[in-house]
Amino acid sequence: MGSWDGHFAAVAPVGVVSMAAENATGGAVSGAEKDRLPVEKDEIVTENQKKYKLQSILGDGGYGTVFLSHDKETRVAVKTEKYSRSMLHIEVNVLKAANLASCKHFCDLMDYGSKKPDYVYVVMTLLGKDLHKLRSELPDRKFSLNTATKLGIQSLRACEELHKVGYISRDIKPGNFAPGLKENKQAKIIFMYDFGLARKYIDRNNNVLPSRKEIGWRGTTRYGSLNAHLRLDLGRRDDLESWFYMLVEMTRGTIPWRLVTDRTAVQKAKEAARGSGRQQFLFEVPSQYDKILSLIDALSFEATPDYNALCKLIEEVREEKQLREKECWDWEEETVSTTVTTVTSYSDKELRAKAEKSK
Ligand SMILES: Nc1ncnc2c1ncn2[C@@H]1O[C@H](COP(=O)(O)OP(=O)(O)OP(=O)(O)O)[C@@H](O)[C@H]1O
Repeated sequence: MGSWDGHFAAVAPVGVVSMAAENATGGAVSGAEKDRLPVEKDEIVTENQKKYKLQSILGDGGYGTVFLSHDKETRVAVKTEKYSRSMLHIEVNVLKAANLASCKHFCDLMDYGSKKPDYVYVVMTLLGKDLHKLRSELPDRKFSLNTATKLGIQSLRACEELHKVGYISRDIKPGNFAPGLKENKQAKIIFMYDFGLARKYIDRNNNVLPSRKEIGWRGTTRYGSLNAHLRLDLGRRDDLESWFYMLVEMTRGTIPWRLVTDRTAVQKAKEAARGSGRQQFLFEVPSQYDKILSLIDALSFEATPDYNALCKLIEEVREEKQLREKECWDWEEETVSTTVTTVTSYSDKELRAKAEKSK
């Protein structure tokens, strides 16, 4: 396992063998290339002389690039960020705490380090496509109720685990959750990742740090809590409010402010969702969602959310609609016979059509 140099810990910097840099500069990395991120085909050599060949780009983040690599036979993700701009030290702290507590919904932190002054990197479990992408690829951009409720429960349990180890995300959104891979036997598990905005919310004695009042905007406009819009300090309840917007969007396929980009207009829409617009916001979602919203809205900054009560309400939906636990995710290939799936995997729309027919 690596460690940080620079501001985080005084250790020897790790090496990098850059195919691209070698070709271009004869092996020398000039001052003008400060903060140079690695590129495809580069090889990261850790301080323990472990090598990670960067095979292809998985995604681009705010300050860096995420690559596909291998750790022996296992495919892994390597997240890199510019040395001077990186928030990866927070990511490392969160993953360390989550791994120590054997949290189920978090990637394994396999390695980390830095190539000063260019970049820092974290090697972790490779995940599948994120929930935003998976939903976009479905017809109607909508999950079945079975998948949406299962995603709701697992993403809520991920929030609970994160909170239990002392952190809040401040950026709960579908793009920060993804299923694990079949090859790792993790396809049934939803993982939370990307902790660039995470923050410790408790002190050494496990007391909730007092609100710092106004601190500025944090998060993503579509999923930000009302407190985030007010630029207030955020707590566990705000993660859950964002989770709820995500849950409604996953279930309905939309939320009223989906196409609104102006942050103030989004805030107004979220305020309306508590009053005259509540029915529209919760249109065609299970009645239990109304209770879930009330429970979250009633939470104070310091309060420990009752995760079990929230989960129970989603379980109640699943029981009412007789949704089967063994069903595969909407994006997976059918593994059971069609006869079974047609009986067990009705979408909301199909259920409504059936109800209409039997009238
Ligand atoms: N463990 C992983 N397994 C597979 N893909 C990953 C993994 N981590 C990140 N990615 C991919 O890289 C992209 C960027 O990663 P991440 O969201 O962690 O970075 P970020 O800099 O915080 O991004 P953003 O600015 O979009 O929030 C993700 O959308 C995803 O496509």
